[in-house]
Amino acid sequence: MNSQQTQFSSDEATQKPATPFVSQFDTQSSKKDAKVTNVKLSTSDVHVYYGEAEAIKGIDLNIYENEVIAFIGPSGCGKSTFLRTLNRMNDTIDSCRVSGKVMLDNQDIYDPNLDVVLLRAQVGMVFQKPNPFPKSIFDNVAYGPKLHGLARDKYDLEEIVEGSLRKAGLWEEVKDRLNQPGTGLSGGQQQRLCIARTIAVSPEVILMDEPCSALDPIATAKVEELISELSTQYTIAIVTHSMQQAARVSDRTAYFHLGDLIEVNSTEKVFTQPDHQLTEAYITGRFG
Ligand SMILES: Nc1ncnc2c1ncn2[C@@H]1O[C@H](COP(=O)(O)OP(=O)(O)OP(=O)(O)O)[C@@H](O)[C@H]1O
Repeated sequence: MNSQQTQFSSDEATQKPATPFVSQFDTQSSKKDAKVTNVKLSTSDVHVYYGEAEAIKGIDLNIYENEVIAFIGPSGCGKSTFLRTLNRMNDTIDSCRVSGKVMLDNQDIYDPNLDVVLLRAQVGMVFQKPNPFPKSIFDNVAYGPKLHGLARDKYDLEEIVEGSLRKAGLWEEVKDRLNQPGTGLSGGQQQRLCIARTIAVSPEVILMDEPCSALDPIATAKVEELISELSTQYTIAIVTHSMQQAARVSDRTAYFHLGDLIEVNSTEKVFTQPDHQLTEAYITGRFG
């Protein structure tokens, strides 16, 4: 952390009394204490640059198997940029350069010999805006398994599609119209279709970049419920602007500020007794 941030936080800290986040809504909604299991993804000294500008300033973070970790922080602090380092989505941006190490289990994901298409199946991504392919509901989900040769035959493919739609909580709503376009579904259904598409290639990790920001409260509740169900099987990292959402769905929360990772702790601790005054200023609404 640089001196400018310290200055900012101490100035801010004197301006208003803290409103404990805990009083704003029920902390019982905080999902559970952090599960400490195997490390699934690990970043060491990760820096990200867009041209000359440093957006991520050396982040070390372990993400554990089957946890849901939420990334929160003010706009522009680097949450999405950091999330995208976890499956090399930043490779698609010409001006972007990543240094440091990101390990998925024992595999260095920035190894030049690594198959990036396979990596993005292992570490899938769900975006802010639902982005189904202009194909049928069935083909949206079948696309990845076909590409990766995951189905032995037509029946196997049908099973994968049905299983993925069931896991995404969408099967009952679409089973009678699998041949209709995915783009014809409601926004919430489209997002669950995109989650089904991600699940269909058997990922180990699912990255979610503000997956509910384009959804209404009912569709949001469905996706949040889904995240909790999926966390029994997958490791999930989610960027969210909603602290309530982070509290509802995540085991741990990481607070970012100006490209630094300021604090990562159990979600309950971050929202009730944060270690750092910058985190406290954010969760009590003094800035962000
Ligand atoms: N494609 C890009 N080219 C240049 N700069 C970028 C690009 N994407 C992000 N940035 C810059 O990197 C910094 C971090 O942006 P990022 O989108 O990761 O933050 P964020 O915390 O996810 O923000 P938000 O909450 O607003 O989505 C910002 O200064 C942003 O302007």
